[in-house]
Amino acid sequence: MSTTPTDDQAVVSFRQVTKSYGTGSSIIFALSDVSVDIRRGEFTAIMGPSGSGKSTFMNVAAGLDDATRGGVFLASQPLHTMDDTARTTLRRREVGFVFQSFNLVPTLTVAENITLPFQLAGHRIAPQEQGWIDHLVHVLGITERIAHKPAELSGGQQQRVAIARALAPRPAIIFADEPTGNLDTRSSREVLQLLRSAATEYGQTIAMVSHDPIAASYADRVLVLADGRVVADHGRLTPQQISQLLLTAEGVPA
Ligand SMILES: Nc1ncnc2c1ncn2[C@@H]1O[C@H](COP(=O)(O)OP(=O)(O)OP(=O)(O)O)[C@@H](O)[C@H]1O
Repeated sequence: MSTTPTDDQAVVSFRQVTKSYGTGSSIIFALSDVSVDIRRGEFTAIMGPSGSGKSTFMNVAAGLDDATRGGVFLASQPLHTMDDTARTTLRRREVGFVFQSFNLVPTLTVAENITLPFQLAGHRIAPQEQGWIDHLVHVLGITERIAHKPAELSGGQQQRVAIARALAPRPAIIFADEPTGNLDTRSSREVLQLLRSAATEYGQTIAMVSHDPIAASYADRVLVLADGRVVADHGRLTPQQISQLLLTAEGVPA
């Protein structure tokens, strides 16, 4: 088994990664011998039928969960050899998250939510970092809402705050888990366009789990999982092409 990442451009590298639950006849392989890289600066969509291993892939890549076997590298660091404390430190420094349910802290203002990753890392915000945060707030169109609490914002606005919070520390990668799952069509399009621009304009690496072919059509690359394996790996595709690809993946025998 290879134990080193082979590609300098990889922010996440999986080397023959298996994740199983249970033992004996009841063993379930959530990931089976997966070797794949998430490349720097790319917006990658991770798709696949329910139960295909998408959440497991994301959790293992972010160091939230252990692989059973294989090598997992995040920002060139071997997650599979680290203890929980080292992984948490690495995750705080290198990973941003955007969730379907926004996950903002209800008691904090928008401004406080955006700077939360810095507080959690015990990091005092430098003037240059504050400039970047101000820029993000402006670009994401939440300047007017900066002193409000999340409950006073629409879903689309809340997700824009979550994106600002994820981008603010300039992490190596942002994992977005169904980021448009709770949004209407218009807000979804805005959020996807913001993620697209973050990759294009800031070189932000993004890995997005989604069931939605339209959402995945904003990505540079579409990975399809089925039964814990990568069964398709394509460059940019249209929603129609992605729908076709998913139909094929659904047909992969378990
Ligand atoms: N904690 C666990 N214990 C046992 N089995 C698990 C556990 N977590 C996930 N699994 C199993 O691993 C497989 C992959 O699950 P995973 O949640 O990664 O799929 P998914 O593609 O994200 O699904 P969905 O689209 O429905 O969220 C499934 O068969 C699931 O039942």
